[in-house]
Amino acid sequence: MSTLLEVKNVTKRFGGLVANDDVSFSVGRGQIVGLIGPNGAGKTTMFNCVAGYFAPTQGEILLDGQAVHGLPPERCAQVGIGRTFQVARTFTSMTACENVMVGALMLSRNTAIARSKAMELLEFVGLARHADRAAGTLTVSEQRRLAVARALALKPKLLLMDEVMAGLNPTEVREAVDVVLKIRGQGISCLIVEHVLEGIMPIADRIVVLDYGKKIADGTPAQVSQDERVIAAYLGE
Ligand SMILES: Nc1ncnc2c1ncn2[C@@H]1O[C@H](COP(=O)(O)OP(=O)(O)OP(=O)(O)O)[C@@H](O)[C@H]1O
Repeated sequence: MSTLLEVKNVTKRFGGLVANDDVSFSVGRGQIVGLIGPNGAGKTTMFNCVAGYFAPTQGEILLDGQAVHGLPPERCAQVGIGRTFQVARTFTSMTACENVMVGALMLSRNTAIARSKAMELLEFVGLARHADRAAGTLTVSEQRRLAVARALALKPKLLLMDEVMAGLNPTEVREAVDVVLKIRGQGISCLIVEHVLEGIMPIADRIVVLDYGKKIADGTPAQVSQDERVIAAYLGE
């Protein structure tokens, strides 16, 4: 399996605070990798570095062997890094379909093509029947899936998903898990920040654990869940 994303010795400082401390890990093509760790561990900061919202203070980030660190978010999106946000940034008064069209229009200026692509993606995430509803009237779970559809409209090679399962009931977590598996089924790699461990552990190929900015474990879900440092980090939370 070839490497798609490579994070090499990334450090991100905010003044004196080291949010990511010499972190290295990789995401293989078609892999689901979970990025977990207690609150404040540096997960969102790492996402922001990979997606171009922050330039790392030190270190390198490569996609398909090409350096992407320091590129602005729109360039990262163009080279194949898609993302969803922790707080879904839905355009609430626009319909679900129009929200996804916003993504699709970045690739095609033709509204008919963008609409048909948006409908295809709404079907993919199980929201086709809500296409004409104002996005703000959808449930939290549906809005998260809408955000995923919007990110997919940009045809990412790698999709970064920030807490798509938080606050969902068990049925909704299963629906979110199914969408992640379908995304991988399309050959798209997924890097997922998640506190809902029962959602991510069964489907991740690998889990990377951060604590106080440092990587403390990296392995299969079975390996990391038995790792003493991981257990201590979570018990200490
Ligand atoms: N823009 C910023 N400016 C200053 N400090 C920041 C900034 N963003 C994050 N931090 C700090 O960096 C550290 C890591 O935060 P980050 O949000 O990456 O953690 P996290 O693992 O995503 O946490 P959570 O699970 O609570 O979302 C925290 O101490 C946080 O206060």
